[in-house]
Amino acid sequence: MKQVVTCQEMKFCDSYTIERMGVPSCVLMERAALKVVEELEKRFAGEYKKQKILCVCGSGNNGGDGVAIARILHQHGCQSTIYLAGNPDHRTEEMQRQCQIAANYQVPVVNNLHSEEYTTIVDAIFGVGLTREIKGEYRDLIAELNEMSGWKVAVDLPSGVDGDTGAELGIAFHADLTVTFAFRKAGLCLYPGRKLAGQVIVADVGIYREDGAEPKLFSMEKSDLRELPEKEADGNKGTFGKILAVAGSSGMCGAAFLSASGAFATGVGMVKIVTPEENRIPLQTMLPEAMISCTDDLEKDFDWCDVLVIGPGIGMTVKAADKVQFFLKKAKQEKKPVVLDADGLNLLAENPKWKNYLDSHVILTPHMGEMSRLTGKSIRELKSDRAGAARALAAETGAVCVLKDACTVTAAPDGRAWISLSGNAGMATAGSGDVLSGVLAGMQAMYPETPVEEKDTGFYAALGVLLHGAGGDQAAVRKGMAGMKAGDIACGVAEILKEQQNF
Ligand SMILES: NC(=O)C1=CN([C@@H]2O[C@H](COP(=O)(O)OP(=O)(O)OC[C@H]3O[C@@H](n4cnc5c(N)ncnc54)[C@H](O)[C@@H]3O)[C@@H](O)[C@H]2O)[C@@H](O)CC1
Ligand SMILES: Nc1ncnc2c1ncn2[C@@H]1O[C@H](COP(=O)(O)OP(=O)(O)O)[C@@H](O)[C@H]1O
Ligand SMILES: [K+]
Repeated sequence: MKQVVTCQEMKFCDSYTIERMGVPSCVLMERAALKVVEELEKRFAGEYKKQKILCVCGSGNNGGDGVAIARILHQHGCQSTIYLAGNPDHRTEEMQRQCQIAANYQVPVVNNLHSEEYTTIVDAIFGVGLTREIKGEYRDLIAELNEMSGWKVAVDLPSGVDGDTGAELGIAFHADLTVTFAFRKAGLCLYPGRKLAGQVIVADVGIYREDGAEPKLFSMEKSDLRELPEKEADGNKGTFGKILAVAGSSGMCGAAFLSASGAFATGVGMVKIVTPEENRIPLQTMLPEAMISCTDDLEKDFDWCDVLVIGPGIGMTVKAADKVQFFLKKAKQEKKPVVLDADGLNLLAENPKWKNYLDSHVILTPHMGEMSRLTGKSIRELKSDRAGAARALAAETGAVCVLKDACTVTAAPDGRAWISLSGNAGMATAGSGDVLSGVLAGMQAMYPETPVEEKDTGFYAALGVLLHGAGGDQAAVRKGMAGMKAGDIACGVAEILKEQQNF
């Protein structure tokens, strides 16, 4: 799990290191430039003289990095050239200093992008200082760079990507590689910024977070699944958790099957599905390991379970609504974790008073459409700031919010949020959300809350999202992104856990 920062936090960390710790700004800039050069030279494989590198530099400190990169490459024997964008009068002190040093070393400066063919283009126009939409000459410049051939490398952020939200501010540089400094910026984790950045390398340049402020935003990648404890050798099916999946309706038993499969894949002891009678035979045929309950004795079912999944495929009938309300109310009274998904969320949107049943033990798992119904905000608005939207719903309801999308953000009511870096477009297939609901319930059942270490409902929900994405990546390897189906994600989850636990 790694800290992710906003642009403002990054600027604070920069100035803290410079002003409070006394590390001169030019030292940090030199280290940043050296790190980019190091990454570039890995690709050059010793053949420096063949490289023709264009460093396109803005007037801020991102431009200063670019000029320093050009100068170091020049000193290493590469043919590096500087293109200076923007008004010279607006150059920062550091940028002016870098221009002077580059001039002393006679690094060539061009004012025509097409005077040569370049093997590499380095974008150092804007970094964390980008504050508004890109227009005019800068827009034309970035459009031209995107048209040019050559390997594209962005310094800190691809110019045009909003470092906080990942949004494209008018236009953005399309990078193959982004070398970002000290911490991954949120905009490099969220789409479209994540796609525009290409491969991301986080380089240590000597800027750390030493102000004592609690980090609030994290990225999670597959290696973080090491946090999952192994199954206890002396456990039994009772100790590994009992999941109640309130799922499926007439003609919709697949959602119940997939949710239960997701739960089983995590290693839980038992799963019982509460569903209409007509689903009994197909479910028992497809998944004989699950118990099926078709009675109206909801009280008994509730008492039996440790964790609930409510919603996959239950429909929007009055009967479904009564069931959802019953289970939500009981779960709140008895503090049992709940994953509220799909029609459970649509019913919540229709019955806003049910928000009283929500607390930090409830995980809401809306996709963008469900989120729009829950919040009244347009999908466009939600997509413009996914982390902000997830955090706002978590803060408003007191529940954990898993806002599903190509890049899923999990937010806890206390403001912590986790961005999952696993998953792939093959997961955009019917039923993959149902599998997620089961995986999330499984995580709550398998791993007890330890709030002291902040391993609570929100943390395990985020780990569940990561696991589901890793399972999807595994499915894509096995079946291909086009051929994989939701059930393959559940199998992928089981395989990932096998790999992680080294059985
Ligand atoms: N000493 C430091 O503080 C360090 C800074 N570093 C680099 O410095 C960068 C941040 O530098 P700055 O804060 O100077 O900011 P930037 O260099 O990212 O850009 C700021 C400049 O762009 C202008 N600008 C912003 N949005 C614009 C738009 N849409 N159209 C036209 N102009 C626009 C601003 O008015 C300002 O002049 C980092 O991303 C990183 O690359 C690194 O060298 C590490 C150390
Ligand atoms: N392009 C993508 N990259 C990664 N994950 C994706 C992508 N598209 C969808 N997903 C994931 O697949 C799941 C889809 O869930 P959902 O929309 O509820 O589907 P369904 O209702 O069909 O089950 C979510 O977990 C989402 O994050
Ligand atoms: K840049």
